[in-house]
Amino acid sequence: MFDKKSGGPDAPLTGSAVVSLSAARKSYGTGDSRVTALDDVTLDFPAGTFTAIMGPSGSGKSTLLQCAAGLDRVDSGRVSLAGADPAGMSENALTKLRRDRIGFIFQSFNLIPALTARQNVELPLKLAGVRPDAAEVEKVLAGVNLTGRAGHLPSELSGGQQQRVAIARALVTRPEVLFADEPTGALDTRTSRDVLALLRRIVTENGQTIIMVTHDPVAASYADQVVFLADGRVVDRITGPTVEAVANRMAHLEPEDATDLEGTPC
Ligand SMILES: Nc1ncnc2c1ncn2[C@@H]1O[C@H](COP(=O)(O)OP(=O)(O)OP(=O)(O)O)[C@@H](O)[C@H]1O
Repeated sequence: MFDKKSGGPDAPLTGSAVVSLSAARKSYGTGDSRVTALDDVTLDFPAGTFTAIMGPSGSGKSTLLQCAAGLDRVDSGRVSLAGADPAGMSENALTKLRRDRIGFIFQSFNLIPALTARQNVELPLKLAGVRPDAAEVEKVLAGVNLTGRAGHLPSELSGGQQQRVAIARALVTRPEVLFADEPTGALDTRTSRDVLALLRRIVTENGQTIIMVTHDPVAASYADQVVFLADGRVVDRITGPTVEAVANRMAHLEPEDATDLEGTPC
């Protein structure tokens, strides 16, 4: 678990990092079409905290999430993911690490349409060769308030219910870290709040860690800290964010504002 250091609202979160990046760089393309998506990013994500990643379109948020989650590799620098270094791992070992210790939630839910909610939730266990424990699966479904919907297909569920199935599916392996890419992007305001409150509870009550990319200051306000990116660099951080503080920072987030916080733990 983490402490908020004394010393003001924007003091960095402390605690042992479950995910970290150190001088991480990532580019796409070559020559004139080369784009630097991550430019010397150093960040710590303490265990048991909820971080929102924000920034203008193209600032590197998804790239950061993909590299931190071991779905993509950095060109240079280091990533530490649940105590492992993805750079030194084979694809098989990395797949196992992601399957056993990491959860993913996407904007588009990514449920299997032909499987019921319960079967979707059981899937990660089956893929890991583990026989699903029915009571455990029911408990996870109850935890996201889906008891009674377990036998429904995704097409028979609302968007919010589908996202809660996706969250249950991500939680069923009890991952240390949940990566969420715009998890409320396809949901209406009220449903978004329900999903965000659920994510907040996962961190506060279970001590799991969430790293979430979002464009929405309301979503970011549910986090313990917000990290702002611009042009692939970390340019600011707010601890204990309010909607107003996040919206205000986003409104003023221009490349010339960039203050390099390289090396600052958060
Ligand atoms: N596979 C790729 N090939 C080439 N360029 C890419 C690729 N993926 C990302 N980029 C470029 O890298 C930069 C960062 O992209 P990224 O998707 O990480 O930004 P983002 O902040 O998540 O954007 P958005 O908010 O629009 O989703 C952008 O300039 C993007 O065009």
